[in-house]
Amino acid sequence: MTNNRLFDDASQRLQLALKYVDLPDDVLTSLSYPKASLSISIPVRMDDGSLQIFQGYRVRYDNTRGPAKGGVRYHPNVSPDEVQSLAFWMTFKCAALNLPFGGGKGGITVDPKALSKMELERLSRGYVDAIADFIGPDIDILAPDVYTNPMIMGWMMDQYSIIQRQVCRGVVTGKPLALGGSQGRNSATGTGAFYVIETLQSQLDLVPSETTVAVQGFGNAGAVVASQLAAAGYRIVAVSDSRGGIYAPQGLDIPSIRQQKEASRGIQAVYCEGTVCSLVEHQVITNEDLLKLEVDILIPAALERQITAENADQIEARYIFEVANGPITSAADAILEQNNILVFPDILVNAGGVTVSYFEWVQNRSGLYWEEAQVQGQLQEKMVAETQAIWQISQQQGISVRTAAYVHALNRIGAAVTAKGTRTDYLNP
Ligand SMILES: NC(=O)C1=CN([C@@H]2O[C@H](COP(=O)(O)OP(=O)(O)OC[C@H]3O[C@@H](n4cnc5c(N)ncnc54)[C@H](OP(=O)(O)O)[C@@H]3O)[C@@H](O)[C@H]2O)C=CC1
Ligand SMILES: O=C(O)CCC(=O)C(=O)O
Repeated sequence: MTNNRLFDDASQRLQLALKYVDLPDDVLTSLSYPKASLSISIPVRMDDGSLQIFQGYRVRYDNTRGPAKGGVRYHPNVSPDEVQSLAFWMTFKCAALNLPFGGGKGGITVDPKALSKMELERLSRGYVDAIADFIGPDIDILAPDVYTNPMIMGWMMDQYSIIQRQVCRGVVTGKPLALGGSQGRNSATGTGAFYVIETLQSQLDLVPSETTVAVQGFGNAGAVVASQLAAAGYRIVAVSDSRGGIYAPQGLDIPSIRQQKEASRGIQAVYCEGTVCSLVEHQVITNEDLLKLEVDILIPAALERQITAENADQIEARYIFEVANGPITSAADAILEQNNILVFPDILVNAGGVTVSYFEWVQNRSGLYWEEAQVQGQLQEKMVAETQAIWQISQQQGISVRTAAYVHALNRIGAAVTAKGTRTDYLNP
């Protein structure tokens, strides 16, 4: 699995950062492989009576700083390599935000839009049946990612509780409020990204009314950050979803586009059936075109490997904020840097989601639930503090913001590896 390209590329970021930290070799050695990887087959009885088998995965990359934490993705391209890479990124994201978690991730290779709601529920419960011995509130905690949502998290928590014969809220975050979810989790990824941009506003010379933004992906992460930026006065000139994008140099009416996209969900449908392309009268563009627009801020908020060595030279944005995980390859990073395009990395920019997941886990453990204002206040405090710390490392050491974020995370992981001592037995933690 470790020879696979996405993971090899992800590891290169760590190699770069190692030059700027003074840590024992044990730290890198302990971070070279995932702690555990599980591959499963999930049998699902389909509505027509047939049996289908789906492939699923859960990877616990590291748990030195706490239980593994990370989302579950439903997508046709989910692979062991992708899940391992996503779990690797979660490890550094949780450390960069100083959350007491390691990194994990899961996924199922499926086109969830092709399933009925009942099939989706059976698949989600089957996934938990198959991984139940691998996860737990103090072992590995699930959450939403691409094409999973609070409803699916609720099914997963319920299934785990059935297996354990007790209510186990803390094994899944991103749940519906009715099942112990947290205020603010649904919008946390986009809101966290907004706080990162807001924190850097003066350093980057951003005047909202004069700043143009293009956002790729109009889901939980992309639609929220677009809305927050639009509300703050930024001019969102392009947005897209899986079927393409729209462009309007004078700026798009984001609340209306969001409302219409949401309305396309229907009463029973889990996923939005409409595309931003068909919703309003604007110039239709492709996802590839969107990336090449001359804008101040480009926000990839869909899938990984969107900006590669092939198109990096055509990127005309001044700043890129990675709301998606892994949207830029390491080869593209080098080209963008040469072209003076400043990249703000996924492990910082999209960390609002896992931060509010942490708050949800804390609330589940204490049994005391927070008001929305408390969640927002603590999210903002954390995003601002860690953004400033990472920016400072980048400026002081003259390194990219991505490398600075890895340095920041590595110092915390390194301290935990060292504090654990030299024990090498298998019974970890
Ligand atoms: N949810 C979370 O809490 C977090 C998510 N992230 C990351 O953010 C990114 C987006 O996740 P999230 O918003 O939650 O997922 P969602 O499932 O909510 O939305 C995904 C969005 O991406 C669009 N999309 C899918 N494929 C493509 C494509 N090939 N090109 C352009 N757009 C596409 C979808 O289009 P359509 O509407 O047509 O289906 C949809 O608008 C992922 O990289 C994820 O890992 C990171 C941290 C936390
Ligand atoms: O909320 C979480 O635990 C993790 C969300 C996630 O999968 C991510 O940050 O990529």
